Amino acid sequence: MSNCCGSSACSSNETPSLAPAKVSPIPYIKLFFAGGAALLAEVIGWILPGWGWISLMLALSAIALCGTDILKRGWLSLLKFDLTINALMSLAVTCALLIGHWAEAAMVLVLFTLAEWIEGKSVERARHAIQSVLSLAPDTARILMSDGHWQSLPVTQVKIGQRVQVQPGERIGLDGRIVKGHTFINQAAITGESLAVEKQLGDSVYAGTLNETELFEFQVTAEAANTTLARIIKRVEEAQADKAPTQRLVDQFARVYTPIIFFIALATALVPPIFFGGAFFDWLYRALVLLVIACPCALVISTPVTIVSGLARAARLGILIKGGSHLEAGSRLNRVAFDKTGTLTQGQPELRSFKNLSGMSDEELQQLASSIAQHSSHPVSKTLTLAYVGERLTVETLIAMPGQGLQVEFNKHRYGLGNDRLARAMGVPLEAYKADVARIESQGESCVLLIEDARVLGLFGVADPVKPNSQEAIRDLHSLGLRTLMLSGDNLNTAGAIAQEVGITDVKANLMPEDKLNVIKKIMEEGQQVAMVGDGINDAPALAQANLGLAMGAAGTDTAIETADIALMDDDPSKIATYIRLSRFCMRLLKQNIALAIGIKFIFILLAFQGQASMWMAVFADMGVSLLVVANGLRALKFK
Ligand SMILES: Nc1ncnc2c1ncn2[C@@H]1O[C@H](COP(=O)(O)OP(=O)(O)OP(=O)(O)O)[C@@H](O)[C@H]1O
Ligand SMILES: [Zn+2]
Repeated sequence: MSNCCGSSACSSNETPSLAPAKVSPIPYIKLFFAGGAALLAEVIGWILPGWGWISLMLALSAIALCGTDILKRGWLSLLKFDLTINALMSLAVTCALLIGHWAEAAMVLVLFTLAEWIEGKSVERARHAIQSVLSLAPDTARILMSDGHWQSLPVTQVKIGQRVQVQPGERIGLDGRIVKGHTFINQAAITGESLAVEKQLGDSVYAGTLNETELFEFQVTAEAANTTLARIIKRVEEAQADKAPTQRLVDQFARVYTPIIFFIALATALVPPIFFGGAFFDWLYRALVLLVIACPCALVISTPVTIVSGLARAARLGILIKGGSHLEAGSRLNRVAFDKTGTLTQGQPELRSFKNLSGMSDEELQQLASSIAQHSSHPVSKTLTLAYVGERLTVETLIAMPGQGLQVEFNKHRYGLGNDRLARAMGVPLEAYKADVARIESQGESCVLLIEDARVLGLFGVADPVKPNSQEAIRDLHSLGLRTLMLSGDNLNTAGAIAQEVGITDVKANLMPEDKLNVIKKIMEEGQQVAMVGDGINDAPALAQANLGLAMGAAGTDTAIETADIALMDDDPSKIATYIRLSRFCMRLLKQNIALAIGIKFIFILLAFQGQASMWMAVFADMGVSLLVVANGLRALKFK
């Protein structure tokens, strides 16, 4: 048993581990007969008072059927004075037997066992919600063999570089890049977005996604154990180990709660009879009821079920949360800072204008820019690389200057490709180009300078269109009561124009990566809870510094998955508001659960104290509350 009141959970008063652990099927038949025997024992006790021995026999057989395990474990713990739930239960049941409450003792054990099984099953269900994501990827794939025919092979045997064929309507078994054909793919398994995406030659496809329209072939880029889908599952499973602050609080509470109840029960049994002439058996019974109520399982089980359900739901929505604490963090945020390029904009700038200030031909100039740019993965560089289609030059000793651009040395010259800060760093007098730069920027374009030694060879105007969902994303965040701001390495003109387009009023531009970090730091020093949203390019320090780091493009880059607390599997910024609503929803469930668990227990403790609660009622209350909080926690799986 791995559930709450079983050995692994309440014995240490720790949150049950939700890592793989097998819960065997519920032994219905045993429980049914044991329950029947216990009930019959009670009935006989009522209507045939003289036949007490039959009652006793029935009760004992019920206990033998389902309670020996708990009694054994309980007494072993008691002897070590380890106040586990099993220990308290065993003590209560044994004492009840000794003072003649046979039927009740049996019933307590039967119900307790049943509750344990049901709880175990529920936790398993939440865990299963995560595992079921992985089962989306098929076990086999059709592979091109060396003799030219196609053969179905288990995906685990497929190597990187092999060629796979996918039929329309078929799920894709591995990650790869399309080498033949063109199709529409439903990527809901990875991104949560079920609108089919068009895929062409060279585009990436992911294991677990669904090929909707055409036959195509792809080349494998990751082995089965290392696909994007497999990495998501691994992350979410690891995330369970990281506890949300509320969860830790609950664990601490449970740790002191059980011993306290134990001593209250002890005092209840002893103090009134010894000092106030109370009836011993009467007070002993009340003490036993208290012991049964002492079970903190509802409280202990309620948090992990909610958190795991929330993590699983988020994964299904394409939001990869790397820990329970990051699920909780969203509910406390009041600021969200955005990087611009690749986050609010598409990250694929267009080359809009070009000015040749050198003596070379336009062709030569573009070739030079492309040859330098090809070594960087910065969106601006990518665009300039692709803007030239011919043969590129070989450049050596390249230095990347984050937030500025690139510097290279070759042919005995020093070249630079980047913004005005780079030009200044290279000692280029900018006075002569001021008008040109200003003209480009006034069109909402970022100006990239191609520099040779101390002069400018050319100016490139690039502009990056806004993502279709950016405006909606900002509006949603505002309606949730959060304040937004933009932190950009770009010039104020361009950054301001984009900010205005998406609805952000607070813009900080011309920032170096460490400036972004400092802005975040300052906001945090003001006592704000701030999230940084970025793509990992030139904003990694800020992502790491913020209360919460959210990365874009998780489906593409590993660095984003590594640095951030949360990764959005598609690059859709409107998922941020979804995440915050999910976080708030889960926290609301958690608070309801804690209030329910503690509130109902508290009422029963008072009733028991006044002698108005029976052991039956106590066990029913314990089981009832447990089921209630578990059902409530599982609602996170249904979040929309
Ligand atoms: N590798 C590069 N190649 C060409 N230009 C670059 C490169 N890196 C930086 N730059 C120039 O420096 C500017 C600032 O870069 P940085 O990456 O800090 O911000 P950004 O990409 O413009 O916007 P944001 O910070 O909002 O994402 C860019 O606009 C670009 O002009
Ligand atoms: Zn319990």
